[in-house]
Amino acid sequence: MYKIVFMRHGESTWNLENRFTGWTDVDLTEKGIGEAKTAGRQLREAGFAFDLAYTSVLTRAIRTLWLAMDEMDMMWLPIKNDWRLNERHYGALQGLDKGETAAKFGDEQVLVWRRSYDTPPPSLEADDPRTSFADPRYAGLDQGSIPLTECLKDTVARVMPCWDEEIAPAIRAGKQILISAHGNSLRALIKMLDNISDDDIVSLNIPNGTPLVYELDADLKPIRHYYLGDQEAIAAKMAAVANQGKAK
Ligand SMILES: O=C(O)[C@@H](CO)OP(=O)(O)O
Repeated sequence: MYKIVFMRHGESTWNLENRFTGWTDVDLTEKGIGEAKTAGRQLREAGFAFDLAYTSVLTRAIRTLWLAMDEMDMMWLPIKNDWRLNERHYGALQGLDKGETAAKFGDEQVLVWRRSYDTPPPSLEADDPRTSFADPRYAGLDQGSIPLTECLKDTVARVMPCWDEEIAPAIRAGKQILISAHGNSLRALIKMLDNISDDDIVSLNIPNGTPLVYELDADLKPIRHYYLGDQEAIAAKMAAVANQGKAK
């Protein structure tokens, strides 16, 4: 049996302000820093050891990983940063307040933009200052790979090659892996791993800064999964994430 641990970053400044974030590179809040440290402590106390970590190229996931590694006394852990683990790109919604957007367009429409499998949010224009074309961290990519918006299906299409080419072979080679990523890049991975239907994926919400352990069989099919920590508090965190897209 193999094990892998997924972790969504701790609370970010735009989680706190309830703004659509996507590829915007915001940092953690004090609470987010605390969540990342707690996650590391929980992993250490549960006896987890790792050989390798993967994260995105976005600060909130990278810092969450660093803080958790520090708590585990594993700052030496090799890290692979991969843009394909980035958050789902939120298009023209990036920067907007989620509650205000729901008040303007309706809770239903915002739920479709946030959680549907194949309806992307409105796209950024190519000349919008919010595009990532000039960002040096994407300098090695051709312009066609840098999104202007993404639905979850688009995110699956870039996350799965990272899983198939990088992460799955490392698991099969016996590496113990920790992945620090984002709410929707993790939803993309989990949808494929657990074979969740397009309809059921709408109700999957990932809490911040909470280790999610997956046990996998020899074919890397999930046997079971569980979050570390207080299960009631985790359920409350998941409900709070779901409610972020509702008009107040
Ligand atoms: O804003 C975002 O990029 C994501 C994650 O914080 O939000 P949501 O949960 O609304 O998809």
